[in-house]
Amino acid sequence: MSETFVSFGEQGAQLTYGSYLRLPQLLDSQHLESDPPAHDELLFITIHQVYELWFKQLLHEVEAARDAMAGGLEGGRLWWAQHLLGRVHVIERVLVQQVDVLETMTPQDFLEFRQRLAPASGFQSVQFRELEFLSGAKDPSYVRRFKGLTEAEQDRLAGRLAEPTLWDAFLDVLRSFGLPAGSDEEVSASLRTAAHDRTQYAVVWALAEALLQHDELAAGWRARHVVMVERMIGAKSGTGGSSGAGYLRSRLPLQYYPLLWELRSEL
Ligand code: HEM
Ligand SMILES: N[C@@H](CC(=O)c1ccccc1NC=O)C(=O)O
Repeated sequence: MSETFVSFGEQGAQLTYGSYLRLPQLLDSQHLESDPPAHDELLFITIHQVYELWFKQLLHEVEAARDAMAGGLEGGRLWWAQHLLGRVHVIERVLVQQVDVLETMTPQDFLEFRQRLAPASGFQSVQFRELEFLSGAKDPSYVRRFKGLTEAEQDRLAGRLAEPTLWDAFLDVLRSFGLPAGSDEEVSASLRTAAHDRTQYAVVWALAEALLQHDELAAGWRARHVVMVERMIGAKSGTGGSSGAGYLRSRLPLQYYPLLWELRSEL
């Protein structure tokens, strides 16, 4: 009889599955506010923690895609930016689909622990706002409206407001192809040039489409989130102090790359 369970991966190293993945810390990070414990609060915490892990991964990928684009054609890494943005899209689809899991919670079950959550809310997700800023939608008023930020979180947001966005890096790509990108009019004309000569500007067009896809998927998340919110709390105001669904609906028209959307009317 041959040995079916061979010992491997233990060559002198101390590393284990649990220690590598820091499972003791990770699995000890779900602390319910409700007392007695509401059954669905664990799901609520888990979902949010999973979102924050994906947000961290998205920031990592979007930053790298931005830096690769900032090198322009000469940098030789535009293919990599395209590759990473493809990954960003797949993760963003997962983020939208994940709402389905949370919607297995009924409003009654949410209300069992909802009052314990105020004044906390998703509005205070620093990584979510970092992603908006890094993508191109910089709005400093959000930093002022944040309550209870640590100094480190304030610094992170200030850094995102100061650094180049994905859109800035895309403009570097246009320039590296000899396409003017000063004013909005110049950018629009350059986009039309690229759109009408996809042989010469194949990678420019592919990156423009990848940015548009990123924008569309972010809009898809906002739309999915507000419908879930209406299902859970109707027209009630939010624990974060906003009007709730009304506020969230006001954010639906946000576009990261309005010039890419306008281009559609001009083609
Ligand atoms: C029962 C489920 C949920 C409800 C009822 C809900 C409700 C709300 C409400 C009412 C707001 C507006 C701020 C306020 O006044 O509270 C908000 C904002 C927000 N929520 Fe949720 N939410 C839910 C789940 C989630 C999940 C799973 C995430 C994932 C991270 C999330 C992320 C956010 C973000 C990022 C904002 C700020 C949006 C913006 O400013 O554009 N929410 N949510
Ligand atoms: N703002 C939600 C509560 C909520 O969903 C929430 C609360 C604390 C931490 C994250 C949350 N998620 C999204 O807003 C509400 O008003 O019911």
